[in-house]
Amino acid sequence: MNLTVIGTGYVGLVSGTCFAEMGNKVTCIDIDKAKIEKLNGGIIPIYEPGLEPMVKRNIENKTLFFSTDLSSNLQGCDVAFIAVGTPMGEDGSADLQYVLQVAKEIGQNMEHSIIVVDKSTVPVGTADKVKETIQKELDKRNKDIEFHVVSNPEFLKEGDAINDFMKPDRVVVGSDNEEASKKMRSLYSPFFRSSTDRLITMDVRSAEMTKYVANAMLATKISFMNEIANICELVGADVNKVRIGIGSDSRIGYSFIYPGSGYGGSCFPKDVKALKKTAEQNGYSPKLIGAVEDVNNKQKLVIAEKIIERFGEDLSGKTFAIWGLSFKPGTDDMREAPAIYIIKELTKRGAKIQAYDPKAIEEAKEFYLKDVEGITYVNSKYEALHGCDAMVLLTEWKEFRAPDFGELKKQLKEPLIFDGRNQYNDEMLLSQGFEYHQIGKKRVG
Ligand SMILES: NC(=O)c1ccc[n+]([C@@H]2O[C@H](COP(=O)([O-])OP(=O)(O)OC[C@H]3O[C@@H](n4cnc5c(N)ncnc54)[C@H](O)[C@@H]3O)[C@@H](O)[C@H]2O)c1
Ligand SMILES: O=c1ccn([C@@H]2O[C@H](COP(=O)(O)OP(=O)(O)O[C@H]3O[C@H](CO)[C@@H](O)[C@H](O)[C@H]3O)[C@@H](O)[C@H]2O)c(=O)[nH]1
Repeated sequence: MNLTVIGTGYVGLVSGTCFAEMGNKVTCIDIDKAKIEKLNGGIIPIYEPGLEPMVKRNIENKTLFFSTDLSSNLQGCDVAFIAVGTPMGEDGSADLQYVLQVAKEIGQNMEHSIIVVDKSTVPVGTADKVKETIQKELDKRNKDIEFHVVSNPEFLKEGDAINDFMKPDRVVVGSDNEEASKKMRSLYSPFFRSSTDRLITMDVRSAEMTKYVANAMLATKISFMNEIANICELVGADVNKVRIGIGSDSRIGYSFIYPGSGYGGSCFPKDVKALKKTAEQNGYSPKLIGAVEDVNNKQKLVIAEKIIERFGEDLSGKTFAIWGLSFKPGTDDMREAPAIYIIKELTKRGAKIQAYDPKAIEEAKEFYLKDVEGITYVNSKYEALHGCDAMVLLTEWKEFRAPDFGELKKQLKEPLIFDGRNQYNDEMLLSQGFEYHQIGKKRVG
């Protein structure tokens, strides 16, 4: 098929590339000229494992193209995906300005029947708005063209996006038109070689809702476990053992019950908020969803609170080595990363920071921590430790999992670790003379 993907961010670029890999001819469109120039030169603007070779291969095979010109690329296209951002609006609801702008441009340029797919995460009712916006533009031009708007939310996660897209647990298609559903099924069928029942079709509103509910459910598991971690610590239990104890029940499962410094990223924080807003706009006051958010906001600062409890409110003269800045391993994405909140909390009390992250330093330096004074960025995890009062682990990158603890002792002023992701064995650290603070268990040492 001929596909146009509008919005070449994490979702647009990964989806477009994976569709091209399956033999479709895909053009990815973006308004960001610099991004498109980079991509045309084979430079990938984001870090996502496995993406670069796949993009390059498909550029060479002439299955993948990048352009800023939506108008000409819409001609001859079978399916147009809207994959632009839907950031948090001022009132907490999803900001639909980019989605509706794209809908307008589609209406202004559509010359033949196409399927328009909402791939961005959008609140219930957005497909209707997209349809109205396109129709209005067609009416202005006196064009009588049949088109269908389909909801096809994306469930990929950063850091494992290619795998998620190429081997999805499920693909949700919300459509009220049989032909459009069939076309979507044939587009996705190469991704399900063995079982076609992983393509789930439903009405448009249920599909839009499914995306928010999936994210809210996962966020709920995390906040629940973070709350349990805080209780464990008070009563002298070990949340790491409790986690294994409950996860072994197949009705509960092991995934998304890791306590830590709270959830971040470009999705959970904004999607939980937007779902809450949708409920409120419809006259329902959601207690649980609001609590998920409140628990997370508090959890982001738990590690900072432990540091303050240990060193006092005034942190001037103290320097902390931060291991990990991105909101999770495997990505350079800093959106809503707990590290932002923790570093701001420490530096506002006078602390200095020596920070290392394998991929996210540029993002932190140029955008998310740009205005924060007192941060030195370094090129290795051991360099970050030099002369510091403690090491603070905030993202569980693989390279932090089994460090040389002798080197930590040598570089730090005292052997002291604050671990926001529970990566280490406390008995081993205790035997090596460390004082070790983690989430959901009393300190050792
Ligand atoms: N990032 C994820 O892991 C993920 C996963 C699933 C769903 N989503 C959802 O997918 C959507 C996109 O997320 P993202 O992380 O890829 O966003 P992003 O910010 O990385 O990318 C969005 C892109 O859209 C471009 N854009 C904006 N307006 C445009 C226009 N009028 N024409 C063409 N391009 C335009 C921007 O320049 C940007 O490059 C959001 O709704 C998000 O919630 C994201
Ligand atoms: O047990 C866990 C699992 C995750 N997290 C945190 O939760 C956040 C989100 O992690 P993850 O879900 O792996 O990353 P995202 O890339 O944000 O992906 C989520 O958001 C995407 C955008 O909507 C969805 O498509 C994905 O299905 C959904 O997992 C991160 O800060 C993690 O550190 C925990 O604290 N504990």
